[in-house]
Amino acid sequence: MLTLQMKDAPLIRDPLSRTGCGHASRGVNGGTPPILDEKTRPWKKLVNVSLTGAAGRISNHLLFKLASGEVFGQDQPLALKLLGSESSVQALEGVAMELEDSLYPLLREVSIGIDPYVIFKDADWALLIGAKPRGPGVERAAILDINGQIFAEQGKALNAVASRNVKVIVVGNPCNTNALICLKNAPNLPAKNFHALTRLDENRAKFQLALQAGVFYDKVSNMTIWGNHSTNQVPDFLNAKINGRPVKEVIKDTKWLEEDFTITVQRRGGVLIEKWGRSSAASTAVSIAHAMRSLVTPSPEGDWFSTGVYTTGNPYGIADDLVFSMPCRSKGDGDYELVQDVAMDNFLWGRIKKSEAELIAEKRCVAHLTGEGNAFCDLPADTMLPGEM
Ligand SMILES: NC(=O)C1=CN([C@@H]2O[C@H](COP(=O)(O)OP(=O)(O)OC[C@H]3O[C@@H](n4cnc5c(N)ncnc54)[C@H](OP(=O)(O)O)[C@@H]3O)[C@@H](O)[C@H]2O)C=CC1
Ligand SMILES: O=C([O-])CC(=O)C(=O)O
Repeated sequence: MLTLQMKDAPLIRDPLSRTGCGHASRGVNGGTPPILDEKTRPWKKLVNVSLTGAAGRISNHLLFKLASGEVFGQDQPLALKLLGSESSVQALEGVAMELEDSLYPLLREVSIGIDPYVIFKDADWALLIGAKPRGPGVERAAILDINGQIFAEQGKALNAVASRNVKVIVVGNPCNTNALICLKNAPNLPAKNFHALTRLDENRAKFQLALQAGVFYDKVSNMTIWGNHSTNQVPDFLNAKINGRPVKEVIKDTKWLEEDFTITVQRRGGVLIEKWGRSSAASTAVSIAHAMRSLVTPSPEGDWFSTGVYTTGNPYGIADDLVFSMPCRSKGDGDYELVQDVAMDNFLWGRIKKSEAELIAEKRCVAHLTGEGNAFCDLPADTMLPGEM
């Protein structure tokens, strides 16, 4: 639906206030709503984007991309609603100040808070980025539990207050299982609308193939990441294309594809941490923008993108009731369909089954958070987040 709004309507901010529910919002203009004048023109209806971990490093890149119109386009005004915690609320105010000082014409509202029931209210998009990193000596089962509790709580809040068609992208690790926990705690929202971010892995895979083939990376298409965002993820070189030709016709070195390429993509996050001392933030933000854009613009003819989605009756034979990265296409309406006709061989299927087994094991660890009884944790020894190797 189109509504009339003034292009140069001011950013709406209420005077700095804190309510009993832990919401803080900053303000100029005394909370005065934008006033239409004669120079009104059609603008799209305001989109509400809620982010968690908004004081974190990924958000610090992503927020400015969103506000600039890079994701939704130059005719789409938006409100940014930032969730933090008691300890990050000052940092959040700093983030809000920087957004305001950037004078983005599309940015109509910035609110900050520590209560997901306030920050997720009417959210059209929920970008769940905040999660505790796994520190030294912390068992993977423990991090699944600690972060799982956050995502269970946030799922409940989304269920209660978000738009009934909210699109949820889970970034905080372990993102596939966190997304599963979140959707299980949001039974009134379509499970199909929940995603786990594997677009960074897709981008990393495209770059490696382009480098090896000596082409620019826009020549690499049909790149699927299957499965879990972990070191058992499966970058699919069987179906990917370079200049429209199967990768295996362009890169004839099967050993490189099966070993070097696959391992490089699986471990890219960890190598980056070793080099830089911190995990990918800018490229992750870029990949979140790509993931969102792939849902709000029609997929190019013949191509697809990867995203972790809820498995229910998929055409590949992957177990139901997981969040598993698969090839998808979109008409640009925020929704997606699975790509039906992909090739499978023994190598690819074997790797997919391993990633599936890992996700099934993760699911058993969080049964207490998905309403499926008592948790039982028997994770495979080689289960790692990309950043943990
Ligand atoms: N799926 C993927 O491809 C990828 C996923 N990730 C995951 O994304 C998640 C977030 O990563 P990233 O943004 O780098 O993490 P950060 O460590 O920068 O932020 C995480 C949290 O730390 C707190 N925080 C950050 N900055 C401040 C501050 N200045 N003051 C107070 N608190 C602060 C915030 O929590 P709070 O406000 O609640 O206190 C924030 O949510 C991690 O789980 C990471 O593993 C990372 C890369 C790729
Ligand atoms: O483990 C992490 O936090 C980093 C990560 O996911 C990645 O770089 O892919």
